[in-house]
Amino acid sequence: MKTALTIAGSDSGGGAGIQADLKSFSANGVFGMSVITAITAQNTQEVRSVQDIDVNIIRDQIEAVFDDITVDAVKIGMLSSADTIKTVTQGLQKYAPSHIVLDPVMVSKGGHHLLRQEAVTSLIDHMLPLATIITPNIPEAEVILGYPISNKKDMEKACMDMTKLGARSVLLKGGHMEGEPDDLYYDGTNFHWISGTRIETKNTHGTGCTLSSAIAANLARGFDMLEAVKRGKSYIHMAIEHSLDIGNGHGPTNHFYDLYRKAKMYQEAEKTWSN
Ligand SMILES: Nc1ncnc2c1ncn2[C@@H]1O[C@H](COP(=O)(O)OP(=O)(O)OP(=O)(O)O)[C@@H](O)[C@H]1O
Ligand SMILES: Cc1ncc(CO)c(N)n1
Repeated sequence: MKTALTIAGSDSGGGAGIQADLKSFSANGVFGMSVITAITAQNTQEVRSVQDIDVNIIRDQIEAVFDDITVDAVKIGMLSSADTIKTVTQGLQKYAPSHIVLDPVMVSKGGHHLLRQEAVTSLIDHMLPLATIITPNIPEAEVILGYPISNKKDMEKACMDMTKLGARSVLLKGGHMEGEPDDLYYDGTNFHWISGTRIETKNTHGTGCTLSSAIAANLARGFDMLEAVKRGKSYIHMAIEHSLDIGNGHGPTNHFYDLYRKAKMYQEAEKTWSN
């Protein structure tokens, strides 16, 4: 079985971070592993507190996994601090995994900073050049580039500028724009609009984590980047369409619906075989 590793923060509420990543890995058919960078006391409504994990333990987790297990793809989420970024960067340089999906997590839906503002430069200087793909939402891309992104033309320029900063490819998510949630994938040469249809729901906690992990899982399985992005997009659409009314705030995406749907299809197919 192919494997994927998430290097990210823990969300006690289970909807985002490491918890979403591992669920998305399983549903997308790979064996998931984790390096925890920070622990958040979080639910569907708010982030109450954060404790960064000691960088020695972060380094040890990375080494423990890579020294023993083949890692087919890595997904990176919450990195918290410049020290954490340095440690993770050193680990990735040492083991050089083939696929690194960088979700540049900065602020939670409730406005809590998950990356210290002074660490943004470290993320740009040290982490971006290692990314096979970076998957920012519009506000994150605006912070990285330092200018506003208001329309599709701006999105194209932003993608090109992020590759100039070193990312090999970019998926700029349009979920925060008005209208349909169309994402723009730029492979360094060509643009591909990955169109979406907006689902009216408040349950969008962990959508970015779910999508980036689905992309990492599909890269681990051997699909090329465009196919992995398309599969990721159809997975996140389904996971939002069937999102769960758990908690009183933004409920989580649904990682079980796809498995349930496949099981049902299998049962139907089995009936036709036995007839
Ligand atoms: N209401 C929606 N209906 C359909 N698709 C959506 C909706 N909201 C976001 N998406 C899609 O979900 C994916 C995740 O995008 P989004 O912009 O929400 O990530 P994010 O802001 O990084 O999430 P997070 O809050 O987890 O950090 C993108 O493909 C986006 O287009
Ligand atoms: C731990 C964690 N990672 C990422 C996000 C972004 O959704 C979050 N809310 N919490």
